[in-house]
Amino acid sequence: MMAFELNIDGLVGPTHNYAGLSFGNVASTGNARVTANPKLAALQGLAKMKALADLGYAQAVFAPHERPAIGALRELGFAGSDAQVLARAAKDAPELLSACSSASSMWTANAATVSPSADTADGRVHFTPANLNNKFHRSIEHPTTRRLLQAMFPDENRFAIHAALPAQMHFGDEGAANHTRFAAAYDRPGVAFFVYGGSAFDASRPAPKRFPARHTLEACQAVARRHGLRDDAVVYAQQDPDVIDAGVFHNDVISVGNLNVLFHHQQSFVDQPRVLAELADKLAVLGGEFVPVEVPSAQVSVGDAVRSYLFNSQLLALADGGMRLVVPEECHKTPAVWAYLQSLLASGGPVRELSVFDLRESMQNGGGPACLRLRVALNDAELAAVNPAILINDTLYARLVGWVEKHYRDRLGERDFADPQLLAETRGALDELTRILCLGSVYPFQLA
Ligand SMILES: NCCC[C@H](NC(=O)CCC(=O)O)C(=O)O
Repeated sequence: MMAFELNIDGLVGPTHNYAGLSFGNVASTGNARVTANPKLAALQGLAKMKALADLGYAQAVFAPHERPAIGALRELGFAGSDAQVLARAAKDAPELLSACSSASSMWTANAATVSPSADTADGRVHFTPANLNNKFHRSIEHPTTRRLLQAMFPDENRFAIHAALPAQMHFGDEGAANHTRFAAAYDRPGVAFFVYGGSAFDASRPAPKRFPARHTLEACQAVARRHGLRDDAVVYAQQDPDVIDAGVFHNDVISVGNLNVLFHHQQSFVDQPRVLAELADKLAVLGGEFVPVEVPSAQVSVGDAVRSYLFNSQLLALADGGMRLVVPEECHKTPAVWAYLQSLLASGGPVRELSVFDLRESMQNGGGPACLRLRVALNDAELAAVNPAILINDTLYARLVGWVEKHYRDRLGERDFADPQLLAETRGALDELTRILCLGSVYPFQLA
């Protein structure tokens, strides 16, 4: 049997914009009201998908959500025709219209937490869509995310798609951005590594002072229970609260893992040596040798890590057993980080190849290469059961580029959200996309 890591990248939606919605994410708040280019954003994301597919990686695409979210605006009391809902929200609460227009579903590392079949009690691949409870604009994603996952992984004998956890701060869940899995091979039993920002019930734990801890220990434990993970193959770690206060709003801004390797900063976790030792011990029981690659603060400061998004990289397996690191162009522009990367490649360690992508449109909202993808480890029978229309190949790439060129604007700002024409354009585009990707009816406007 063969095993794969399928990367599912979020296709940037037609309303991509900079609204400064994410307190604690310094790129988001720092770029509030900058004019966005949705067309360029979508093409930058597609170029990464195509390049990684061309390198031989299993690559798929996650459809964007319907925005502006008219249903969410109606729940908040705006009434009338769709055009009236938009006009009333624009006049009375433009911040709510912005929140309901965000294309934030592009960051699919926050779409769900995924446990491969080798780790779960019932032998199915389990998905829990993240409730993204900490930010209103993201908290409205999970119902559509769930329908999309069901359309992409339709075989219930192989795939279990749960509902999101209770939408409540005690169970704040940001999905796979705070989760990594270590294993000797993708289809071998592995160690699930859950990273949380704080505990909802245990006040004795440290907490950030400035920015919110979005993800709770209790959410991690609930996901582990639902997915049927074994206690002796799970490790929980708390993010260092000081780095949350420095702008590390998700763990994937300070560490990334793949197979048996954890690439991470010296200041990632509370009680870091204990966390690393527990990972090594639990992986050893499963026949794996844990390889931590720690970046010292003296070489790369937390500030440079946040600026460059060095750790929001993708760590991908190479055929020879080494790893490729996929980093954003901002790493090239940050001298200490670029110098570090040269020394990393020369070190004889697991990272042997480097790929650099221009993802500036997403980066300006705090979303790098790793934020843009959801990883699903699959054996060959499971890969064969995935909806084949979502898999990136030359034909689908060309079709999606043509679709973006046809439907997307190249300038978008806050004043555009009230335009009923934008709503009509995005619905028309998404209706066509569901046919290209064979998704059936997944959007509220299709289900009404
Ligand atoms: N994993 C990366 C997520 C980035 C995302 N940014 C945003 O939603 C910014 C949207 C805006 O400000 O327009 C977030 O913070 O959850």
